[in-house]
Amino acid sequence: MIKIGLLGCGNVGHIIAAHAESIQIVAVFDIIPGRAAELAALCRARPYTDFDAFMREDFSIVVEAASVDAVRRYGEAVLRAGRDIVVLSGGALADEEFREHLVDVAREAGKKIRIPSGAIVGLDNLKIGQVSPPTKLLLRTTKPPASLGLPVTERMEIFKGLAHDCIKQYPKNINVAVALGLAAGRDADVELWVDPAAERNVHEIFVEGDFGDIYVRVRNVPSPDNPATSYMAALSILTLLKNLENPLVVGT
Ligand SMILES: NC(=O)C1=CN([C@@H]2O[C@H](COP(=O)(O)OP(=O)(O)OC[C@H]3O[C@@H](n4cnc5c(N)ncnc54)[C@H](O)[C@@H]3O)[C@@H](O)[C@H]2O)C=CC1
Ligand SMILES: O=C([O-])CC(=O)C(=O)O
Repeated sequence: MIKIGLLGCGNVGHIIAAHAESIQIVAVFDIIPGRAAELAALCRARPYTDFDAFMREDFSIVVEAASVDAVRRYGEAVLRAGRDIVVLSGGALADEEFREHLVDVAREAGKKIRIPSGAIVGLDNLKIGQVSPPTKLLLRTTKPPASLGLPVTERMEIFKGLAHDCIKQYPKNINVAVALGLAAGRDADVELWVDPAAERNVHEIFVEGDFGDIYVRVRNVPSPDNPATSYMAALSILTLLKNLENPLVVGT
């Protein structure tokens, strides 16, 4: 059974712990002591608020479900300690200099940085963009006001531009846009909308290229404990972990 260290004891951390049938959560880490202690008790892991002590535990993978800031702070140390890292807050990798450095460290250490599909689908075959770059790559995200923490009364566009700028303003809401760009090999265009009539976190993906065109719409149920985060994101991590040692690999 794969042993993991869980970095982040919030909403996603709880969903992972509740469905940890095919993994063993050895240790959990959070900057908020009460959160680490509470989640550790639920999944019979050891709680840490000291990162170095957390890293002395016996696990092969760190699963980050914390924040863009946490990836920047701890990503390199995880890889240098000889562990793979699953990064849900993939927005951290929008910064090219940081991303290239982290990839270099992973290469030197012989370890992997894994970005799950998170709250969207289609990252697998969007990688064709690395062979044949898309002429259009647009993510239109629409979230209810509660997901964005904005008390608006009418549908409005709150951002239009490139993913690497959007993630700076909305680090808890648009990690998916950065993941899209990493898959397709170019920064995605983003429209971020807030809509009081929306009950779900909706991601629409538009792609055009010499292959033809794609339109995907994902209508995500918000997580119970954090409406900004779609429930699918936690399921995506669980699925990635479940398949890590499966000899049958499906998808590009
Ligand atoms: N790639 C994707 O598709 C998606 C990514 N996300 C991202 O996943 C992350 C987790 O989401 P949730 O569990 O819903 O968030 P949450 O806010 O419920 O939980 C995050 C936990 O991490 C802890 N934390 C944050 N920064 C930390 C640090 N520097 N060191 C230690 N602990 C730290 C917090 O105290 C909190 O307990 C967020 O960054 C979110 O934006 C969420 C949804 C989709
Ligand atoms: O969960 C979602 O719908 C997307 C999200 O928050 C993110 O990408 O950061």
